[in-house]
Amino acid sequence: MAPVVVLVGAPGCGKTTVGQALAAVLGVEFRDTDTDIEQMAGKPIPEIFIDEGEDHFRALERAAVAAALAASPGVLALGGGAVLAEETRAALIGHRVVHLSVELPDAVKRVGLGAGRPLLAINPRATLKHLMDQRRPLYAEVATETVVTDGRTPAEIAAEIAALLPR
Ligand SMILES: Nc1ncnc2c1ncn2[C@@H]1O[C@H](COP(=O)(O)OP(=O)(O)O)[C@@H](O)[C@H]1O
Ligand SMILES: O=C(O)C1=C[C@@H](OP(=O)(O)O)[C@@H](O)[C@H](O)C1
Ligand SMILES: [Mg+2]
Repeated sequence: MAPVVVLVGAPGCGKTTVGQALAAVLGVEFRDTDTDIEQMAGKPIPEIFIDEGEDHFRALERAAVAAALAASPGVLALGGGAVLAEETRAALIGHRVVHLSVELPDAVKRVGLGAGRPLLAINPRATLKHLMDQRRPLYAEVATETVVTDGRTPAEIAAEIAALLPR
């Protein structure tokens, strides 16, 4: 069985928060590849970046996504940069992939000072804008549906995704 829904999108779009809410509504397991990576590495993501660097983090992330897709949780949230890997974009083909879209103002409000997100540790607004510009085509490439999150609550967004699913 494939995951019911895989969530992708920029940091702060709400993959982790909406994913948990959606899994609760559907009564299925929730999994987040960032949590899996932290378990694999035995340390938090910022420490992986500091100790081993981004390339190592991305290698762990590719492995975490492949393992999570194979394990078929009900709802799977990816990290915002997971779609950078061609291998991961290919692995997502055939899955229901929902892009949680967010524009810069809401994303900036939600990530705050970037705590826990090492890529956003310096100048979060400018970095987020750059990341979002670079990744927008990749989210569009992998997504089977897009759900707008700006100005909406996680519960509203989870309900909209649940309504997309076959019953
Ligand atoms: N729709 C939303 N409206 C307001 N705040 C949100 C919304 N979705 C997420 N948040 C908040 O934004 C922050 C980032 O959410 P998170 O789920 O970690 O995003 P992601 O996993 O996509 O980076 C969290 O503090 C979360 O509570
Ligand atoms: O955008 C990125 O490259 C990253 C996003 C983070 O996940 P969220 O998108 O859940 O914040 C996390 O995987 C890591 O800090 C790198
Ligand atoms: Mg997350």
